[in-house]
Amino acid sequence: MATVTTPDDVRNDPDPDGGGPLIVGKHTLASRLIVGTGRYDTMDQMRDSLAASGADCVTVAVRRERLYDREGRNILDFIDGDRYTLLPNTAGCFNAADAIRAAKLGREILRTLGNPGADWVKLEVLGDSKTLLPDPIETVAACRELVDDGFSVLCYTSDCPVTALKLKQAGAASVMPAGSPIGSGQGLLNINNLRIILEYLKDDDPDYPVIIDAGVGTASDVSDAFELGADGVLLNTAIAHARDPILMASAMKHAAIAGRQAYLAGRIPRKLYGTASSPTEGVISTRPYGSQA
Ligand SMILES: CC(=O)[C@@H](O)[C@H](O)COP(=O)(O)O
Repeated sequence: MATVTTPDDVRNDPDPDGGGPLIVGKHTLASRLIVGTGRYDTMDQMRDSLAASGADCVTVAVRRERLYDREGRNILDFIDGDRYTLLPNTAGCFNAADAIRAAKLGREILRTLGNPGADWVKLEVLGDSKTLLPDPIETVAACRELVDDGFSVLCYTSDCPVTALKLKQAGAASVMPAGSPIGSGQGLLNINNLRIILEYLKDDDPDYPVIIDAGVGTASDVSDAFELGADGVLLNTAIAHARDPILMASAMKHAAIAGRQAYLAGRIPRKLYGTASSPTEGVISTRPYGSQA
């Protein structure tokens, strides 16, 4: 599949992908979807779902992930290192010190695997175990320290524009506002805040990558995120807990392509009144009930 940036790309490729690569720091990802590896019933199901999603970057929780299943199989045996770039994440950390430790551990694991992505991390510092909303103060502190240590930090945050801006200023390679709480499947709860984040972070820096992370419930949430102007979407639960994860993974892939292409194509403005979509010139019409003389 070719990448799409112009109408000619679409004309020349009947099965195009979604709007050019996603570039985050030194990393270039062909797919704009990043998918998680947790919460699957089996590792085989996870492997097949990752493949169906079309993602070429997958994130693994350094701290929480059971590295071995009941049969003693390692999760990394189910993630093809030639096909996927691994993005370690600090899920399950509730303060900056734990998150920094997890990030460094992730870096060591990647180095051991000879992975070129050894310097990057998805930073997640939670502030509340019920909502799983991030702690903005600890997140900014951890982001600063990891950036100083040479990490390329993809930073999970809430949909607060002020925090998003502070994280960009702290050196985050990408800011990743939540659509809604992790695992909630509520989709994009505060479209206005997400719009403001996109404006604040991208207006004088259009290539700065903003990735919507968490809360996706179904495919239309992914399209919505891209149609708003997000550069990427990270999701996990909506695929892993779907009745048919592999089919949902495929739906997510197509939703990402559709949303990104619609964003690039430019939607029509919403209007209060109707406009005939068939030509009216030369048509003999009777005035419908209620119309003005
Ligand atoms: C995998 C991961 O990093 C999650 O913490 C992430 O935020 C995804 O959230 P959902 O499970 O709601 O898609």
